Amino acid sequence: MDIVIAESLRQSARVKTRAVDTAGPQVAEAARRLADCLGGDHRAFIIGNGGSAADAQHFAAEFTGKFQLPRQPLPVLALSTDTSALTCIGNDYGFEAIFSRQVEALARPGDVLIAISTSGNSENVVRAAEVAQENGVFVIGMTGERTGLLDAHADLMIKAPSSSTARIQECQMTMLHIICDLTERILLRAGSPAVTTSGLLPHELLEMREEWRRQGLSVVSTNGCFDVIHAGHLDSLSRAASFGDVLVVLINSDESVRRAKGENRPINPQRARAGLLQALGPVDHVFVFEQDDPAEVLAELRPDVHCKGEEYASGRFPVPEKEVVERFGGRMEFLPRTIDVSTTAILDRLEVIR
Ligand SMILES: O=C(CO)[C@@H](O)[C@H](O)[C@H](O)[C@H](O)COP(=O)(O)O
Ligand SMILES: [Zn+2]
Repeated sequence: MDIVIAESLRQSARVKTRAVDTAGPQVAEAARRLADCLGGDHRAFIIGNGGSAADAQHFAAEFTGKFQLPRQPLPVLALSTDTSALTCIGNDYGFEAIFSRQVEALARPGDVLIAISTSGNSENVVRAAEVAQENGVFVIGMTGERTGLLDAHADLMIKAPSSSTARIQECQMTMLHIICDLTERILLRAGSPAVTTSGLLPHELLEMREEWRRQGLSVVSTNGCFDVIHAGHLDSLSRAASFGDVLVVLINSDESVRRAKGENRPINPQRARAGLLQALGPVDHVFVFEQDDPAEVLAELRPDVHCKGEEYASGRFPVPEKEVVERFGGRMEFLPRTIDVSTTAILDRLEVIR
């Protein structure tokens, strides 16, 4: 018995590890497609038989209900849950039609259908995929490693690298969770930047802060103008991100940059600066603040770690953030400048070239 347990657990882990290479890019693409669909006011549907029917309803509930982050409910529907529709369609049109007829009734161009089948050959799933494609719905097929009928009717295939139904299902549920996670991140990023003119953190960011705390995720923050973004910024943001789980970047509003650096700065307006930062890999959220320094915002965000450049470590420049961060139990980290580049140097050089 012990052997069965150990071997099953090992196999399950092995399939998931192999899936990093065989299915990773497709999982990422699925999340992008789903985010486009849900962010663009379309709907997603998910289908499967047996264990996959359970996975389908599990997945849908992550969207109508909640996965990890607080956000508005999103329209994802499992078509394997309505006993009246399933028995009526099954009884009157045949079991092969239980999903396709619902797709015909509910799906519209621009929607997404996720079709799960470990064999890739279940006729009701394949038929639904076919009808979906005919109706302008993007079909994501999820199967095992074998080629099946579903392959020909999906726009994107995600294959769990196994031929054992149980192992495929276990891997598929993990991939479905990852798709939830990535889709949520993409959508929340698209909804940001949380540009506000008040000194208060936007309601959603505060809610997120609460949620991160509940989940035991540590929050790192850093601040600056980020006027002309360069390699040095990316390097220090990556370092900052490595101190915790979520990186929030607080940037000076255009007004506060002007007050600090003069009338001809910033070069780039706050929306552009926030948008660029938001697109960088290490950055999770961007918040624009109006005050001369971010102390007031930090008193609300209460990060576990707040990062500044190493030039602030010596005490030569005031660091109003330190007192407030430490007051709420956080700590300061000073980041070394490993890349010799600065916005001022870039601007000087541009001036010379011109
Ligand atoms: O959960 C399991 C087996 O682990 C079963 O319920 C399994 O899902 C059923 O046999 C399904 O009918 C299999 O269909 P499919 O994955 O090949 O489309
Ligand atoms: Zn099962």
